[in-house]
Amino acid sequence: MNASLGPQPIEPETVLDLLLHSPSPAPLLSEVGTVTQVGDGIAIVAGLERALADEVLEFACGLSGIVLDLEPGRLGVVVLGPSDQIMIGEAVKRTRKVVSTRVGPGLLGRVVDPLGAARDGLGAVKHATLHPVEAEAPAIRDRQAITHPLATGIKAIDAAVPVGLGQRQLVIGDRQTGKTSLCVDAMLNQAHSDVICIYCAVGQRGDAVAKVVAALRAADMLERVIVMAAGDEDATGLAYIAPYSAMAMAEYFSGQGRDVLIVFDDLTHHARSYRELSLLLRRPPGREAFPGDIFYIHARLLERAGQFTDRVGGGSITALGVVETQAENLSAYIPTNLISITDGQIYLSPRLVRKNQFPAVDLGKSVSRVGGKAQTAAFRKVAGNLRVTLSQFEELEDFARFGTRLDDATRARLTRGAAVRGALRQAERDPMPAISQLVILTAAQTGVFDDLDEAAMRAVMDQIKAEAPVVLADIAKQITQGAELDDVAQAEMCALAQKARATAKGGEDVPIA
Ligand SMILES: Nc1ncnc2c1ncn2[C@@H]1O[C@H](COP(=O)(O)OP(=O)(O)OP(=O)(O)O)[C@@H](O)[C@H]1O
Repeated sequence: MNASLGPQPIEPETVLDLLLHSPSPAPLLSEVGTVTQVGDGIAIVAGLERALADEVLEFACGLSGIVLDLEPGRLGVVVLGPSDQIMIGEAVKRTRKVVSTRVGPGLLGRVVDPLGAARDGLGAVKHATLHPVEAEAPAIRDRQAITHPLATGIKAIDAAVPVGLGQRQLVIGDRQTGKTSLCVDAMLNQAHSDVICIYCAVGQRGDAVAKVVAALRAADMLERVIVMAAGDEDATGLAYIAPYSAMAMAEYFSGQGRDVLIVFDDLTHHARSYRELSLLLRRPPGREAFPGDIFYIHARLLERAGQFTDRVGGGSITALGVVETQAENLSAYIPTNLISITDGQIYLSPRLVRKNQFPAVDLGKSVSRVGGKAQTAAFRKVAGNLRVTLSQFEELEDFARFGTRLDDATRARLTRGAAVRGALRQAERDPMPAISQLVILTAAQTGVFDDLDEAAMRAVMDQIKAEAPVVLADIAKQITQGAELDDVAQAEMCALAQKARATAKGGEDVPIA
């Protein structure tokens, strides 16, 4: 009956169908453009009216680039390679693809570039498939609370600024404060866990990356690590995509239920490379000449980390982002942005470096917003007073520097504080099992180290590190299962520490009451 009443309304689905299946107007619009300007890692391309944002274009010389700016009649393209190979007037083709990298088990033990191509001279990467570097972060319902610790093997961190599996934590500090060393040590400690590590070097010198690779190889850890390098001599475009690409590699493993630790070394260089590209593309500069979307480039990266539910594989991605500050200025633009995106920061202080206190973790300025919930009960008990003891000590230490005469109680507090700070010292490439850390921290807080000099203390700590996992194997097992530290266990730990102290002093020492 309706048919006789004139034209019928068209269903919305039918309209979409018509649009999708109508003959393409492609013959009118070219799919090959030309380069009109090139230099400093950027190419300006004309004649590709239908190119999309983030699409990969292919230059006639074989290089590829990503469309970052879309303007009428003009595309701003970031070149993923040496842009001096591109000539003005050169043809550029659309690919209708977004930028992808290789992901898969074949990347483990390899040093690769952000596109997943080998950089270690060991031949092509096998057992890997292509995957887009950008991905949407998992939704809230696909995320779980952070409940398991990621042991870094570093006393100052595991005790006072604990990191949980799936946490996003910054390692922040001035130049040469030990940021890279701390992250490498955290990766080395994963030799005792099933966690897969990815080290993403952005804007680092080649020799610095080689040092990290050598440290991982020396500890027999390289087979469990992917090293991605976009060095200072590489194209800025590669440095820009490196963290997203490393994250895509991490997502492959987390999707299979694995725990992944990913280190971005460092995000300051990443922000600078994006600023360079944006300025060359003539985007309006904002604060510190960074473009307006600088917050978004890091937020969209770091929100891809987390602890995920079984629906999306059940794995986790823990992100350690390194940030370099200048003159201890934590309130500069990039550090504050990143601090507000992440779940806490480990602040490395040049003041402590000058005192030769390594790792130079400043507990007063470091915080872990979610790691505490993942910390084991034993650590929580031992580490409870650590921050307070240290902050009181530092206050008194400044005061005592004026040569003030001190009463006995104050002097005792200074001695104890110095012992606790000494106990937090740890050499590079020397991560420690949890039980050894707990014995050392308990010993320091009960006065076992009070009258020892630095060398003696190091000898005692070395002995505890070696003996505790063997002698206190049962307690170590209970601790990993989340048991509380009872008085008996604590007494056994102190006894071991006192024995180590006596050995270090040649067996003549009187045990501490
Ligand atoms: N635990 C440690 N014990 C002794 N020395 C250390 C320790 N950690 C780091 N160092 C030393 O501190 C120096 C700086 O370390 P590292 O390169 O890790 O710092 P960084 O902050 O990453 O430097 P950059 O700012 O150049 O990236 C190195 O010489 C390193 O050997």
